[in-house]
Amino acid sequence: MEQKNQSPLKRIWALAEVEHSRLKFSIILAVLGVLSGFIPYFCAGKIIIMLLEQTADMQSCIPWLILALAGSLGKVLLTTFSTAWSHKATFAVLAEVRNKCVHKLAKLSMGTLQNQSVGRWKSILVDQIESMETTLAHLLPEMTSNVLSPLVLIITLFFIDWRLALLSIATLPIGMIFMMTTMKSYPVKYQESVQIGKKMNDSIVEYINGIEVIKAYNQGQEAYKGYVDAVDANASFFYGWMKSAQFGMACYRNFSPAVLIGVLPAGLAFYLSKSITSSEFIMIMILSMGIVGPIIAASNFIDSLAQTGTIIESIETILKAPEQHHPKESVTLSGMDIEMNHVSFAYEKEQGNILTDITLKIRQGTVNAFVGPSGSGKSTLSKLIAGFWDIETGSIRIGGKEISKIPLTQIADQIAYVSQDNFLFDDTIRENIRMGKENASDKEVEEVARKAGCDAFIRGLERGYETKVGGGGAHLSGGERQRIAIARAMLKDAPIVILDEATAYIDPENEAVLQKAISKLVQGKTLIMIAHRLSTIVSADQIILVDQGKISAAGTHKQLLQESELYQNMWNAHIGAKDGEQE
Ligand SMILES: Nc1ncnc2c1ncn2[C@@H]1O[C@H](COP(=O)(O)OP(=O)(O)OP(=O)(O)O)[C@@H](O)[C@H]1O
Repeated sequence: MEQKNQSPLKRIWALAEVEHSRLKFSIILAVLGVLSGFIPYFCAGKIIIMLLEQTADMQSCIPWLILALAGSLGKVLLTTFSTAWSHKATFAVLAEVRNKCVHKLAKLSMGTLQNQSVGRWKSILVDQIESMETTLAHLLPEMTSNVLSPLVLIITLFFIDWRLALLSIATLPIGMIFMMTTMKSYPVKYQESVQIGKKMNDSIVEYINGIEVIKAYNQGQEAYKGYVDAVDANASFFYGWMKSAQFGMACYRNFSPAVLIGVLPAGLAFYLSKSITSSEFIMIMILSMGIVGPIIAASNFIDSLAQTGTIIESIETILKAPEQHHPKESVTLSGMDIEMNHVSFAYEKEQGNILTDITLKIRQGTVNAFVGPSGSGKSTLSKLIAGFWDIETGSIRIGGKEISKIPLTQIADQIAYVSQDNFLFDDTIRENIRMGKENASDKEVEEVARKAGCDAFIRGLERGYETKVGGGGAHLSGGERQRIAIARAMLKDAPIVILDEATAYIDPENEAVLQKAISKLVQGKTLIMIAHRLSTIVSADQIILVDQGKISAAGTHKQLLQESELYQNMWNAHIGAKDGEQE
């Protein structure tokens, strides 16, 4: 709450913590730059006064001309250096923010990650952070200097004549009233614009991700319309917003700089009544004209300031998102037995429990299968064992230790998780397999690929193991991707193997190869498999039947056939389907 009320400027300053000294230096240079820019005004005033007093000749004017030139040059140089320093600091800050966010993502539970669309993550981590570059680099030095420098001028004017000094800033509050009235709705409007932008972003990501389905179902026009609507909504929102802000901003831009409205007649009156000298009158007129320019320049940043504040809010939601709390130091596990006691779990509280009061034991070195109707919670169960989410009710133990007390890296080392949509990175096949064991030699990679039944098809490819897999593994068939994922898991050689529908994409021809690979993968290991094809799990040591988030029965195939009606029905349906396949 306290964070939310913090001013955007404070938030930006806090975010840029690593580069405070460089930024401070850049601000000092910028202030000196703006002050230096006032020198030519001052010199011009001096020369005009000398001309009027008829004391000006070339010799007496030359020092003022040189000073004016030095002032202009100084402004250019100081501003250039200030901008260079602030850019250097900005790039370091943005790199730091990106690194922090990416590190943080790895510590978030899968739930937090999956609750936002890919488009939203990309928008924050790439586009929004990038869009802060110009603001951060220019805002801090330029805004500060453009606020501080007029202050110096106003103080100088007060020393010359306080009445004219006051008049010189009299139009500012009028302009400010117009600006503040217009800006009142800014935070709400900006939030709306972010939401509309997010919709546009999401719709294009969804359109591209779903392009296969769109083409297959000839939904091109319908899906494209969704994107076009989002683009149109975005355009008309911005048009409406700008239209409603035009009048106020135009008044602000015209009223604020109209310094001479007050200074000229009043200054003339004071001069004629001999209350100020001609040189004071001229100097006040010239200096007062230098006040408003920087203030207007500073106020132009208010827009970017509010925008950056909102972006920082998005970044903070990532950086402050709840992490999975696990210790960092490895712990000693006694064996690899897995125990769940009275575990209940909900992805979202409002959604209700997906798993209720689960108690089960999986012994080290045994083959276990989770079976049950679609949506009953089998994958959720296996993901909890793999530590993808933290639980709030019940306990899960591996080797006698509560998994919340085991470092996430240690859990990851103990478990090889193969799901039906194993992600392959846009790298070579060799490197995709090597991910299972960082320091594996090429020979080991090829050996494991042979065992997983993919060596032959890899060698058949033009570039063999050096073939680049398209993003997400798109250039390979589902079955090929699956076998590469199995090879990767075999190389990892973890004591617990979870196969979540790992044979889903396999055609009958390759199923035997894959089953052989799997039996090699799991030799001497604790295996948990989720399989819809019950014939693949009949010999399991333990079959756990999950129904509507509860364990409905557990035992061997034989036991379940005798004890569970649901299992009997599933088995009969499976046998029937198999017969159908064979006919
Ligand atoms: N990330 C998630 N956020 C919210 N709900 C989810 C999430 N993942 C799964 N669910 C829901 O949890 C329930 C159980 O899903 P789960 O994938 O565990 O079932 P399953 O038995 O493995 O299903 P299937 O056999 O069809 O793969 C379903 O209702 C599903 O919609």
